[in-house]
Formats: sequence, structure tokens, C-alpha cells
Amino acid sequence: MAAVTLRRARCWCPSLLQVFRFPVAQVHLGRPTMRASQQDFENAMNQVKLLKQDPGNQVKLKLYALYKQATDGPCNVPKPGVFDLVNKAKWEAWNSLGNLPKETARQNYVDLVSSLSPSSEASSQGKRGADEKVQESKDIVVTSEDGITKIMLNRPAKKNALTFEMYKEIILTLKNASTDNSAIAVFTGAGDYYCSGNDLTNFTSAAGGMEEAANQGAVVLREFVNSFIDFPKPLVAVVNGPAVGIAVTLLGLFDAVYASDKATFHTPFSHLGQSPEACSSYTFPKMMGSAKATEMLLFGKKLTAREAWAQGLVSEVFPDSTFEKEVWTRLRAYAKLPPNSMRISKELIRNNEKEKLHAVNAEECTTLKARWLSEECINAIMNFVSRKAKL
Ligand SMILES: CCCCCCCCCC/C=C\CC(=O)SCCNC(=O)CCNC(=O)[C@H](O)C(C)(C)COP(=O)(O)OP(=O)(O)OC[C@H]1O[C@@H](n2cnc3c(N)ncnc32)[C@H](O)[C@@H]1OP(=O)(O)O
Repeated sequence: MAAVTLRRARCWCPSLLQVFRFPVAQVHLGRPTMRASQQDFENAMNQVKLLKQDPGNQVKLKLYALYKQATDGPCNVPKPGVFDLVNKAKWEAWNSLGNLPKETARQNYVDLVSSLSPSSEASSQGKRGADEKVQESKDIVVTSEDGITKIMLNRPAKKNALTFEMYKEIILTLKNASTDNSAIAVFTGAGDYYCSGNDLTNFTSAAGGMEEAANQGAVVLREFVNSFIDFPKPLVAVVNGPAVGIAVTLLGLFDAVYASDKATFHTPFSHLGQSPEACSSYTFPKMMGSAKATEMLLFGKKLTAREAWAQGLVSEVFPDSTFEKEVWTRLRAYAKLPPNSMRISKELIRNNEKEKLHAVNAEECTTLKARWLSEECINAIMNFVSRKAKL
């Protein structure tokens, strides 16, 4: 039976080196059931053969280890040589189970397989195998496929404007994505817009009035931006259409920004009586020089995708007709690169700036809180809400 399981594992894993991609700690063991019988164990082994999607190398290693422990007991073979990478990884996975009793290993194997099955309870609760929807809410759809956590803003009727709930969901999503088994995370928008920025009704619909909304808003905004500053994996924006306000400023904290030639980049803060956020008062002048940053952040100059590329805000612009195909093909290839190496390289780059970015974020939030209570800002929001003004 073990031989069958491993043959299957090999066909999931054309590149043997991929075995090393994910740390063992990320394996989800599912809900414990009562006590697995030999029959449950055999059923689980059969179920493994029927899995439609590759569960990932780390899960396969865990399955192998639990199988060996359940059938042979504690690891009793010599450690393979340092260059025998695959057998060494298998040996280490098995050996890491120490003296785990055979019955417990059998139970854990059954639980693990059940957590991988699409029809299992674990899956219907939104828990994670590979290539599946990992979180769904009305306005944000998070999927995990091909090593990519895709976070799609999904409020196309409102141009993907960010509600208070969406800020909180994104904080949570980034937290999850920082430890899931994806190599990179990608933001994009559903429909014709990437995102029209902060939902301007966030303030008018807040229960406790403007002052309470401003206090809450500053706390949430600070945490929201911090979650981008601290995100440990490559973070990519797939800008499918116009971006406004905070959807633009945040791009300065992304590692790569790919834009359709239909995208535009607009930060109308002065028009709204507001001030820049998401560390853009620091990242934009650094990226494009203060003269160009001033045009955007003070005068609200809207940039085309090519202009944004020329200013260093966008990594590459694609024709809209081939945008999705070209970008996702490229991202799937990037997601196959060694994830630890990418993370460590990002850490080296980001660590030079982290302290500064946190300080800038704190200051921008304090400034914005005061702005939100200013007459200039309140008038601008009221004008939008009463349909007197649009960008
Ligand atoms: C407790 C409170 C906590 C809040 C948390 C605080 C965090 C704050 C973060 C930072 C603050 C500000 C940064 C910014 O993002 S500033 C930028 C804000 N965005 C805008 O000013 C854009 C406003 N929208 C427009 O000007 C236009 O809608 C458009 C984007 C140019 C598109 O024009 P269009 O003619 O093509 O489409 P339109 O009919 O106007 O839009 C379709 C519907 O979508 C609604 N909508 C679009 N954008 C927003 C938005 N940002 N906020 C709210 N609603 C938006 C629009 O009203 C239409 O709705 P409806 O069909 O009429 O119902």
C-alpha cells in the first residue's frame, strides 16, 4: 500500500526538489475523530489515490511519515546521505514522529486524509488543501492555486470601493496568507475597476458620528497599512483597471505592480480635503522624486498606466486584451521559485525601511484623523454622497 501511495506522490511531483517547498508545521491535521480502525486506515489510503489535486509536497511527506509510523513504528532505518535529498526529507519526516504510537499515527493519517478530501467536513468549513477557495465573503474572494493566494476585491457595482469590513477582512487575509503554503500573494479587482479607494460612505454610515468614525478609522487604517508593511512574501498587484486613493498609495508597499493599459492612477486627496496615506508621503517622493509625487499627492494629477510606469509606480504595462493571460502565466512561473529564498530576499529589502515605514504610517494616520474632521473633508464627502461631486 505504501508503494502505491508513493507512486501517486511521484506523479504529483514531477520535480523532486519541490518536495522541500513547505514547512511541516503548516500541515493541517483536520478534526480528530474518535479512533481509526484498520478499515478506516485502508479507506483513507484508497481516498488518497482519488484526490483530484496535488496536496503539496509537505502534505505528501506528512502522509508518508504517518503511514510508515502506523505500519512499521518509529523510524528504524539509517539516515540517507546529504545529497539524497528526497529520501532524506522522507526520513526526516518519519523520524520527526519519534515514538508516536502506531494507533495515533493511524488516526492522524485518517484525519489528515479526511481534511484533504473535497467532500470532507474540514473542506466545507473553508479549511485548506491546495488549489481551493480558502476564504469567501461577499466583497472579497480569496483563492489559493498554483502557489498563489489571490485576493480579489469583489464589489464591482461600487467599483470595488473599500468598506470598513473589507479593511478588517484584508488585515485577516494577509495574516493568513503570510503563513499559508502559497509562495506569493496577489491583489486584483473584479469588474472594470481595480479599486475606487476608500468607500466614502464609511464615514457617513458610522454609528457614533464623524468623531467616533475618525477615531476608529485611524486605528483600522494604521493596522491595515501595517499588514502590508509587514507582509513577508512577495506581494503583487494585478491592476486590471482604474485605481483611486488608497488603492494607489498602497502600491508603494507592493513588490511588483502589473497594470493593464486601461488602468489609471488617481490620488485626489486635496479634492477630498484629505492627506496621503499608506506611507505614500514617503514612498512616492522616494520612488518618483518630489516634483512628480507632488503632482499626484497634492494636485491630484491622474496618471495613465504608462505614466505610472515611467514614475516607477508600475513594474510593467500590458495591453488590456492580453493582460490577464500574460500576467497570470508569469505569476504562476514566479510562484514556482523557491519560496524561502524569495521571502528572505524580500526581508533584506524591506528591513532597511521597516522602522521608517511604521513611523510614517503612524504619522499619516494621526494627520488623517484630524483631516476627516475638517470642514474641507466633511464638505467633500457630503458632496459625493449627495451626488454633487465625483472625481
Ligand atoms: C469607521 C470608518 C472607518 C473607515 C476606514 C478608514 C480608512 C480610510 C482610508 C484612507 C482614506 C482615503 C483614501 C482614499 O481612498 S480617497 C479616494 C476615495 N475615492 C473616491 O473619491 C472615488 C469616488 N468615486 C468616484 O468619483 C466615481 O464613483 C468613480 C470612481 C470615478 C467612478 O465613476 P463612474 O461614473 O464610472 O461610476 P459611478 O456611477 O460613480 O460608480 C458606481 C457606483 O459605485 C459607487 N462608488 C464608486 N466609488 C465609490 C467610493 N469610493 N465610495 C463609495 N461609493 C463609490 C458610486 O457611488 C456608484 O454607486 P451607485 O450606483 O450610485 O449606488
